[in-house]
Amino acid sequence: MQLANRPTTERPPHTTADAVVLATQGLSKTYGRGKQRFEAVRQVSLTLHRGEVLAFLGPNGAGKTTTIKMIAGLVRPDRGQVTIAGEDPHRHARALRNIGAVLEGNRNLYWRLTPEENLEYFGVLRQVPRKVAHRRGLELLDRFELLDKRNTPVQKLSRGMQQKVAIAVALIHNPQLLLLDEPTLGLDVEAGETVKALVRQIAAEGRAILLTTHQLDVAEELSDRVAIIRRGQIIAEQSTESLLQEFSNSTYQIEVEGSLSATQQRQAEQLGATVEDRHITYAGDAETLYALLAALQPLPIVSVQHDRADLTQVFLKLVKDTQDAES
Ligand SMILES: Nc1ncnc2c1ncn2[C@@H]1O[C@H](COP(=O)(O)OP(=O)(O)OP(=O)(O)O)[C@@H](O)[C@H]1O
Repeated sequence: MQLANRPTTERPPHTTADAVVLATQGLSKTYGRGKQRFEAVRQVSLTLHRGEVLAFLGPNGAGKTTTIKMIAGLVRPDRGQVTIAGEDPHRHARALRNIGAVLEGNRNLYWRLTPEENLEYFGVLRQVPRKVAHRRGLELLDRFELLDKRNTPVQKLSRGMQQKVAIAVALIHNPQLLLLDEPTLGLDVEAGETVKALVRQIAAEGRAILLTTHQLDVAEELSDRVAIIRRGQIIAEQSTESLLQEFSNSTYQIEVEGSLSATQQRQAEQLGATVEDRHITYAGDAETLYALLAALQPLPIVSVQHDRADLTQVFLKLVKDTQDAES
């Protein structure tokens, strides 16, 4: 287990049905026929609410792209249903107006056109009146801090800027659902942070985001919920925070400056802690932890760390457990 001391960011659960932006029910897809027949997606049901980021994770070939293509109306499911803001994109093309997608890196852009031209072009393509597309495009460029680059051809922008333009283009028609595939792949630390902050902002303004990535640290940081798919089937779906907690030990490591007095050491041990010089280990509830911290006063506390699983550990364990259960 990795020691980490990070804040919890869980948002309140959504309860009302009208907050549901995306719902898939029993989605299934088989490719090929006869001996070539391959069931890529089996009975996938997902729900995504306003303002929520769902990380859709899985090993290579697990069925993520196929599922997303069914959601985006690009691949027809054999069975099951997709609804986006209440409408099925396979029956009513207008449902697609509620989807914005950055699916293959920044390839949804015209490289020789400028950001401003791309935004206007794709806006009009998605039936936004030209003037509105132009105004909204400038607003997005301003918000994404790209206004000064609005007349530079996309091919001359940095990769991070291109990714921001790609996200802006996906938002030009004001969709409720944003599909994001590997939004930070290949970006340097600073550009990655900028894009992550944008993703959070976009969710905070009430859009639902379906995020696919193999960068599990990014998924952990950005998602409210996680769905893990393996061999076409969902093997876990729950809030990121509760999933991490489930796989974490409730052990705290406290480091103090200076030595504990005999009384402090006795009090700490009475509360169930183990003391080794300046390091105190405690396994138990948070309430007793505060009592323990009080008993250590006035010694300066250097750090309090919670032994907590990260999403990579949880992911690997869940995938392995499912594999073991099958064999
Ligand atoms: N058009 C197709 N025809 C036949 N098989 C396909 C087709 N598209 C995907 N598959 C197969 O379906 C399975 C799921 O593929 P999919 O691309 O959905 O996985 P993925 O989870 O997105 O993988 P990755 O993380 O590697 O992108 C794979 O075994 C793949 O080979």
